[in-house]
Amino acid sequence: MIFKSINPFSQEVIAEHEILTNAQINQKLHISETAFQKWKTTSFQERADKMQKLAHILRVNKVKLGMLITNEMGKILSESIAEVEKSAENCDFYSEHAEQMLKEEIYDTPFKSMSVYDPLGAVFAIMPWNYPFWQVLRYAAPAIMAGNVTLLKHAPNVIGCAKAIENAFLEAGFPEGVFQQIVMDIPQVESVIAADIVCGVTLTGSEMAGSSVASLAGKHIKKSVMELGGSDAFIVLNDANLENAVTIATQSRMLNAGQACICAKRFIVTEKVADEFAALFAQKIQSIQQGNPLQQGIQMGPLARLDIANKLADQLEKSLHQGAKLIVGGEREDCNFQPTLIDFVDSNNIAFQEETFGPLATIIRAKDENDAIAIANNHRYGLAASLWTEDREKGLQLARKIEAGNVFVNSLVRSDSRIPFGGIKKSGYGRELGAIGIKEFMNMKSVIIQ
Ligand SMILES: O=CCCCC(=O)O
Repeated sequence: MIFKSINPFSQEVIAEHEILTNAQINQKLHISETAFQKWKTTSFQERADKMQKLAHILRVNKVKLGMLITNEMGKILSESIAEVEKSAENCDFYSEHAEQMLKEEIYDTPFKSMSVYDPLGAVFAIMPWNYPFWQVLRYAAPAIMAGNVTLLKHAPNVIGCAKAIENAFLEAGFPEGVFQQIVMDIPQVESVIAADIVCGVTLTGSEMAGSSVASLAGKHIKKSVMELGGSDAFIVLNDANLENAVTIATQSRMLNAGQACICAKRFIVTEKVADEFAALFAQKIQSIQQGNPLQQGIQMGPLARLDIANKLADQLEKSLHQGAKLIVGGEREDCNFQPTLIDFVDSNNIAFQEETFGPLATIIRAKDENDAIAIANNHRYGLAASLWTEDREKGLQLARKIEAGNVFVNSLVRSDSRIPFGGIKKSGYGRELGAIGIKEFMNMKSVIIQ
């Protein structure tokens, strides 16, 4: 059995990767176990030295690695290179801060008491193709700095990236087994979760994948972190700076060809400014240069796979049938989907209710700010949101009313190594990044001394 890497722009098969047998996977688990016994005893300094070397290797190779990302999943080269750079920054961040973050916590008791953080084993990661470097380094750098080891099941269409990351870890001097990628299929997932060395599962992916992997984690009493779908609200109030809002709206919906959980997907605009916002947004979307993602000047590449483009086309057709109005775009050829804007969407529309994974922006008109917040919260997902108002105090108050794991006032929703990231509702649970992210797969051990 093989997985194929197919260039979504040319549709050429660029590589084939053999799926490991169950016996080969058991061997990987064994290597992981041996590696953990040693790795957990290493000092923070030793881990940090290697992590900084890894950051250096990523930076030196950012163009080559960026091209690999682009060839495997289609994002434009500048975004691929930026992704490799952000991954390197995350390695630097945890190499500098892990020790402090995992310092013991002392309690105010008449006897001596504290919590210490011990590593637990191998973190099993199931990662998607849309940020094939960033999403791996996002969980792996903290896990490994904390003294855990990790096993990665990457998405079938980005196995070249998985292998390149594994090679970079080895080149940086990490011992064999600290970071391993496994080319494996879905039916093999349970046996890895069940293995004694695996202490938990972190998954970034769809709600459906999250539900089934979280069930397996529960069955085998393993901790899990789930970073799932999103349909982020982008709320524009009467007093927003519309020029800025439209610039970021375009970026937020169209980056990565619209294929990110944290892309803004529902543009909820108060009636008074809705026509002006819609006109400016349409202009910006129309000006996006689409084409070969390796070519300079191109601002959007193809979608990563044909089935993704098919699903988006189907959602668009149904949403128009349900009464939405097509303003810009709407055409597609193979994986190339035109940046598209639809207006007069309501909460019964499929483009409102489902996550749309591609360059489709929807405008929903709200009566006033209370109505806008109610519309934003009327959703199964709660990953992130942004709110646009010139009144920062009001922005903060309204941010507290939004049901999401991350809210940004007057700026682009983005993840940041320093700040916890994750969702609520069907967008998942647990947090990555920041100091809380590194503690998700640790034994917080209370020690009491009389
Ligand atoms: O699909 C999820 C994308 C997350 C991107 C990020 O962490 O910035």
